[in-house]
Amino acid sequence: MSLTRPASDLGTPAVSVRDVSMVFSGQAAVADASFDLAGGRFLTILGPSGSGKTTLLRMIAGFQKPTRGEIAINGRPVSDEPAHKRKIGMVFQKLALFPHMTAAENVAFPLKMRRFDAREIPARVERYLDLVHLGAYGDRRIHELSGGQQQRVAIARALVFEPELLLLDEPLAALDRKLREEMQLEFRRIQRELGITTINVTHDQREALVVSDEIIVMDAGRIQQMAEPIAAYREPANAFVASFIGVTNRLEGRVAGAEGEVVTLETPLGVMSGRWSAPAGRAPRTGEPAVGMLRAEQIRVEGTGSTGAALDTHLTAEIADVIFEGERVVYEARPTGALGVTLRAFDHDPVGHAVQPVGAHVRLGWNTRDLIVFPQA
Ligand SMILES: Nc1ncnc2c1ncn2[C@@H]1O[C@H](COP(=O)(O)OP(=O)(O)OP(=O)(O)O)[C@@H](O)[C@H]1O
Repeated sequence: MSLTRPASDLGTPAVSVRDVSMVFSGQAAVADASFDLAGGRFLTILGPSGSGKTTLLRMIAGFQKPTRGEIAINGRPVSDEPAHKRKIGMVFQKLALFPHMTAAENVAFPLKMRRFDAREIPARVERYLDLVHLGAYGDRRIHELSGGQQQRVAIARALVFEPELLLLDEPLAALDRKLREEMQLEFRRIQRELGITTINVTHDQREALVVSDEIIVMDAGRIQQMAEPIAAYREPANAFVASFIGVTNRLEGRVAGAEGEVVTLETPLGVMSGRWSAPAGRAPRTGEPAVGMLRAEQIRVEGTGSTGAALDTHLTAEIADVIFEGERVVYEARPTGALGVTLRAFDHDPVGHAVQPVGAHVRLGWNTRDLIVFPQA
C-alpha cells in the first residue's frame, strides 16, 4: 500500500475558519480570525507569546469551543464535534509517550483505541516506524531512545491512524538547535511524503520560513497576514509583520509628499524616499505619521568592497559595533547627525569583503524600493 495520498482538489478547503473569536473574561485571545487552507498544505501560525496561536489551534483541535464563528474540516462544520470524534493527529512539546511501552507499542496504541482490526496492526505500525526511519527500533523502550528518536515515535503515533489533519504545537521547542533544525526538515519530508494537511504553531520565525507552504502571522489575537513565506518576507502587510520576520530597521516619520507609489518621508535621518504600502491601496496623506521599514540585508556598507550594485540613497555613518557571525557580519552604524539612531546592516560576504572596524566612518547605501513605508496603525 502506498503512503501517498492525492492532494485534495482545491474546491473544498481542508480547513476553513470563519470569523472565529475566543473571549476569556472579556478579553479576546483570538479576534475575528478567518482563513482557508487547501488540502495537503503545511501552514504555520507564527507570532509572539500571547498572540493567540495556541488558542486558535486548540479550537481547531476541538479542545475549546469558539465564543463566535465557525470552523469546518473538509467542508464539515465541527464546532459541535468533540475532540475525540475529529480525525486529527497531534504532536505537542510534551510528547506524552508511554515510558514503560516499546516504540512499537506506543505507535500501536491509537490503533487499539480506535478498534482497528488486530491483524492489521503490526504491518501498519511497521510501515509508520519505517516512515520516521525507526524501522529497527520498534522493540526499544522509550527511555532507551534519544530525544530525536522519541520525537519520531510521537510523529508515527500521531499519523498511524491516517488522520485527516495533523496539528503541531511547538513540538520542537525543547530540542537543542541542531536537532531542532534536523527535525524541521523531517517534518517537512514526512508531510510531503504523506500529503497530509498540517497546521504548526511556533514563535520561531526561521522554523516557519523553513517548513511551511504558508504562514499566518498573529499579533494581539488578530491575523496580520496569511501568505507564502517568501511573499510575507518580501511584501509584509504591515510594520508588525515586517519587524517580526527578519531583521528590520524602523524609521518613524511623517509623509512629506508622494508621487505614485514613491513617498518621501521626514525621518530623524532627514528626508528619504520609500515605497508606500497600505491596505486596499489607501493613498498617503501629506503630514500623516508613517513608519519606514528597511531590512538589514538591503543596506550596503560601502568601502567594504560590496559596492557593485547601483544604489540611489546614501548617508554617512560611524561603525559603533561589529559582530562576526560566520556567514555574515552584522554592523551597528550611527548615522552622522542623527542622535540616538542606530541602523543594523548585514554583509553576507565576510570572506571577500574587508571588515570595517569600530569607529570607521563609512557610507551606507540602499534603494528607494527597499524602504517600505506603512501608515502608522
Ligand atoms: N484558558 C484560558 N483562560 C484565560 N485566558 C487564556 C486561556 N488560554 C489563553 N488565555 C489568554 O489568551 C491569550 C492568548 O494565549 P495563547 O496561549 O493562545 O497565546 P500563544 O500565542 O499561543 O502564546 P505562547 O507562544 O506563549 O504559547 C493570552 O493572553 C492568554 O493569557
